[in-house]
Amino acid sequence: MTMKRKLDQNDEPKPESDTSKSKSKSKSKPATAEAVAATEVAALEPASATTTATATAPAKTAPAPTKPAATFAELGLDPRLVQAVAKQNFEKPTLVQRRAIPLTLDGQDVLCKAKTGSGKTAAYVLPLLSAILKRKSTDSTPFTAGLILVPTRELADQVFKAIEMFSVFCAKDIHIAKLTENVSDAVQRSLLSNVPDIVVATPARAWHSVNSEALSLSKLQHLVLDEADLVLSYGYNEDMENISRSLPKGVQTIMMSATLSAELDALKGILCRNPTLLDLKEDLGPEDEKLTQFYVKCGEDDKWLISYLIFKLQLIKGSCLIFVADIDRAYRLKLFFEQFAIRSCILNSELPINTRIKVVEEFNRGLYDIIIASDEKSEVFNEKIGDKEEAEASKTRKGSKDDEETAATETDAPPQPKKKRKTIKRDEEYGVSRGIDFKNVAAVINFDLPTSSSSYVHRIGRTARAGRAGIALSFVIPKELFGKHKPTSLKSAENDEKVLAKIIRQQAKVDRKVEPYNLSQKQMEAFRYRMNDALRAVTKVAIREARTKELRQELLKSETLKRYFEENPAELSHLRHDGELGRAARQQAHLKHVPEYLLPKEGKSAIAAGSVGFVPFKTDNGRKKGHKKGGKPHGRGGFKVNGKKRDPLKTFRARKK
Ligand SMILES: Nc1ncnc2c1ncn2[C@@H]1O[C@H](COP(=O)(O)OP(=O)(O)OP(=O)(O)O)[C@@H](O)[C@H]1O
Repeated sequence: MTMKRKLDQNDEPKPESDTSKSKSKSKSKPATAEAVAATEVAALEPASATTTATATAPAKTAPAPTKPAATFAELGLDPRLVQAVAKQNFEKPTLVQRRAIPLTLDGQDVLCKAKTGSGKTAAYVLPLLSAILKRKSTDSTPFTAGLILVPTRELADQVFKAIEMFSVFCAKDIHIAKLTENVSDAVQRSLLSNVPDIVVATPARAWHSVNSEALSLSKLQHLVLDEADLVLSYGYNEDMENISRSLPKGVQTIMMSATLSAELDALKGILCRNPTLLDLKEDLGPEDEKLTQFYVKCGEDDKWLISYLIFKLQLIKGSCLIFVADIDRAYRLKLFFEQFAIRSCILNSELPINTRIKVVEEFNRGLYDIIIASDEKSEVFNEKIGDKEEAEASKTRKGSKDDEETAATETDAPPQPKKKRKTIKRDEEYGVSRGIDFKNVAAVINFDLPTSSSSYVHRIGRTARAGRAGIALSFVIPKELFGKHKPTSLKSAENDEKVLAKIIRQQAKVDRKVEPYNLSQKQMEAFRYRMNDALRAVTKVAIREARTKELRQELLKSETLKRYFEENPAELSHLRHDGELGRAARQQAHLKHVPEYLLPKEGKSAIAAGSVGFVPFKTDNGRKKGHKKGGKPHGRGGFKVNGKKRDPLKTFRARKK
């Protein structure tokens, strides 16, 4: 078994790592060859990469490629995979793919850190498939050779689909199973009885199957942890320890992450690995930066006013992802938007998994322009939680784990005292903001600022993916305005300015700017009474009703009537996710259009003052860029700070209804 032999050779015993104290850094070659190749790569990343081996073991530095592969064919992948990649219109491998694929094909353990949206999924899926295909060409014994562990069900679904996509020309040779469905043990057992080559699961599901002997890891060759730094923070420690004990010697371990954290060291300890660290740093020049970041300092109610203007006057065009702090706020914003006939859909952990996956799929197909995603447990994100908060953290974990029916009852769920967790983070949002490949997101709006700069990084990573352009706009409540508008006040906003300062510092480290965005207060004032009217109509009762109604509707659609609706798609149309939440809030017809007299004579530019405008993500004939099959990625549109490009806001014409 060639692959196995190869892996064994590379699996020399390694002492536990101590990355924090002693890291022997060896700069991977050079800059020149790599940089030249990098600039040739389709704008996905001009970058420099360092490859570091953790130090207590003999330095395991990946040799920098003398001539970095510029095409997928040159990476040494199975030709059927190269064909599949071409079918996806992936012209050239991204930096992480160029660097991680050869190491993985070589059988090395890799811990890879690369920015969000840089193509990490293909960077591990392709070599994994290639290795399995190679082995199967000489040895057809069926066994599970690859186990991919991810922290959320959404991610499992996404990775599963990516594998299907990449194995489209070798589907008969590759069998995959995903272990996250709400199906009975019996069904899962029968799924596994076909001996899939690759299993995609959350650690809890994987361990459950191993423990019940439905899944055998006895011949496993490759273990992948995607969003590796999250695995422990979701409370999967015990599952990981159990899985680790079931692994045969010589398993290749690949860990992927967008950020490095202490959890990764803990994970390395659990798995007893000392992988080669591939730390791909971005080295962006102004021309390469595709993400433009703004913040708006404003009062609590002004957030609502500005958001109304942004969408009603189409200051931002294209698909938007709006992050809010909690589920109630998501419904409040949706109902508020409905007052103005602005359609949006909701994504939160309360909705059934099928619904969540469907919402992302439909958003990616361009069916919706606005998703409001709730970030339910971010207030202590990235901080260690003390004993007092342990019970609360358990709830988070319970809500996050895949083996729950839905997270609908998570906040009411009793704490789970059974498992000890040292450093659990409340990061429920990561079901949404981590790893999920929202396509063509023109803008991420932090309606409520996250409470940590890392959370910010992951949220904004949903836009400007794979070389496309995008905007991040964050609302920040200045300390002196905090608590001044009780109905819209949010506790976590008290620290907005501190968080913003951290964000600005962190972004500066990677040569990115977060700039103030100025809006004309005077011009906005004309719209304030409409905003107040709409806010008044969205009462707490209306929010509760809307929330219950949607949940009931989605549960109905998702479970009981799934098959029925598949057979009767027409009947499903009226239940679309972005449908109005009925009459929960008082409807005010006059708010649904913008009367001519309210608009500034000078057009939108008078509201969004200065030379800064938003990217027009639609072409002049109104068709969205980037949704066209095989179409070119978004350009930078008309956007330029202090630049000469046409300001899209100046061409504004109010849409009459
Ligand atoms: N070589 C490539 N050429 C063009 N597009 C690519 C390439 N590789 C990946 N992509 C696309 O880039 C997007 C981001 O890829 P992926 O989801 O793997 O990123 P990621 O690094 O895992 O992000 P995150 O850290 O957010 O999980 C996907 O839509 C994917 O199809």
